[in-house]
Amino acid sequence: MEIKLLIDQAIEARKQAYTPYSNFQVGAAVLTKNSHIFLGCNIENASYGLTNCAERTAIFKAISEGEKDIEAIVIVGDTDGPISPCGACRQVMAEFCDENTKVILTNLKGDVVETSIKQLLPGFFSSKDLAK
Ligand SMILES: O=c1ccn([C@H]2C[C@H](O)[C@@H](CO)O2)c(=O)[nH]1
Ligand SMILES: [Zn+2]
Repeated sequence: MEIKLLIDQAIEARKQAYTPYSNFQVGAAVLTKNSHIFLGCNIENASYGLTNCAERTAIFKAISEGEKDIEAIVIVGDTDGPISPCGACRQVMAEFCDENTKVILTNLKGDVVETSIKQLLPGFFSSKDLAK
């Protein structure tokens, strides 16, 4: 699977964003190890805090279809540099991304960085911390 194609899909998914409050549209595409793609957009709410970010939408779609192994995730917004996911999304990514998961941050200008959950959220809380 070409990352370029995954980016194109995230850009397409961004068009579905529901953003009457911020007018800031974000798209995301998750590629699972089974080669399935799940798309997401941000979905806002009049009660602002209930907003769901694009990357969480895409991840939750994948998980709810039984696809927990994520090969790559692309996030795209109309930002100056590659988009930077919020803290809540970083923690959700930490739950389902491993050190090999490609996290690709990009924008409409074509700036692309490939990073990892470890870089985005060092020392994240995980299920390991729950074990006695
Ligand atoms: O990585 C990001 C950053 C922001 N947003 C959304 C949340 C909100 O709807 C809007 C402005 O913060 O952008 C995302 O979906 N993903
Ligand atoms: Zn977020």
